[in-house]
Amino acid sequence: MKEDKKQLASKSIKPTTVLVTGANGLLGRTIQKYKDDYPKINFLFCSSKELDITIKESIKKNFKKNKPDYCINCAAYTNVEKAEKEPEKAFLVNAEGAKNLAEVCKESGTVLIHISTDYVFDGEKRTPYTVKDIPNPINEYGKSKLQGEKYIQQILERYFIIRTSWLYSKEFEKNFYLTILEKAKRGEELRITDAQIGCPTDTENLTKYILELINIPLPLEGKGENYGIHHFCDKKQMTWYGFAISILEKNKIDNMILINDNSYKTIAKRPIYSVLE
Ligand SMILES: NC(=O)C1=CN([C@@H]2O[C@H](COP(=O)(O)OP(=O)(O)OC[C@H]3O[C@@H](n4cnc5c(N)ncnc54)[C@H](OP(=O)(O)O)[C@@H]3O)[C@@H](O)[C@H]2O)C=CC1
Ligand SMILES: Cc1cn([C@H]2C[C@H](O)[C@@H](COP(=O)(O)OP(=O)(O)O[C@H]3O[C@@H](C)C(=O)[C@@H](O)[C@H]3O)O2)c(=O)[nH]c1=O
Repeated sequence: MKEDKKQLASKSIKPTTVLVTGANGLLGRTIQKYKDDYPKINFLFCSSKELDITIKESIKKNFKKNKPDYCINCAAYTNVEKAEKEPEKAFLVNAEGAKNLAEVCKESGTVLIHISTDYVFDGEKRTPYTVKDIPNPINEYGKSKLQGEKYIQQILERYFIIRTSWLYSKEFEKNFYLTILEKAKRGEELRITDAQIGCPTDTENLTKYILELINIPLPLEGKGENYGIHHFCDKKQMTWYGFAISILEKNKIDNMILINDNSYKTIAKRPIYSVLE
């Protein structure tokens, strides 16, 4: 039987405190769903209203009160299209926000688990990107995420930067999986691009990966073997068009018009190939 938090307290074992920023986003809500599977973790979920990562003083105040052992940063500016029009807003959250968190984590001895993206790469390779490949983002979202990574690497020793790709959830909006199902429900014709290859990743799998990382005992000082950049994505590589086909198949929807169409209007350039090793 799993020990609950009260039992742990009675044995005076301190539960691990994990603060989650951006907790009402796609990944944040998935982590909330799994919180009861980790009774040794005391989760603190903070929405953007409760903790704005662009305001360093409020992070400091929060960390002083809650003393988190880990911070999982799910807060981000993720609208790839809008980032082209308002890059300063993307940089404020994805770069300066990450920097603020890293600085406060350093002061409070908190391990930062930061989520980054396949869009830090330019997509010119044709074999999976490794953690040693040099990023070269081709859109503002990717550039702002890369700047966030760089700040964290400059400031911290005890951090995980987990790059992932094409996140989706069957439960929580907003994401490609549910957008396709919504369009199908409305009987809309689907015109989907096959101009990109990547790995759709279920937020449930990423959640388990992150929470298992926390369960591994970590060295208290210096750079443990595990710290640094990690790549995590689901195994199957495909195009968005291929992903749409598999979503319709899984949901037994066979009366839809699905057209392979690369003319879907986008402002942002996207990497043609962004499979992560
Ligand atoms: N979605 C994807 O396909 C992929 C995402 N990632 C990365 O994974 C992480 C999680 O992404 P995902 O869950 O999809 O993103 P979402 O856009 O679903 O969630 C991001 C959350 O961050 C919050 N947020 C925005 N600005 C701030 C701020 N200044 N302070 C605090 N919170 C803020 C948002 O709140 P509000 O809505 O109130 O603004 C929102 O709840 C991000 O780092 C993203 O870059 C990586 C690869 C793929
Ligand atoms: C809805 C739709 C999208 N598309 C195209 C646009 C785009 O190239 C692709 C997927 O659409 P999205 O808007 O989900 O794509 P996008 O915003 O590029 O998704 C990215 O988000 C950021 C946050 C990441 O970090 C990346 O890993 C990646 O998941 O499919 C169509 O061709 N037809 C459609 O009907």
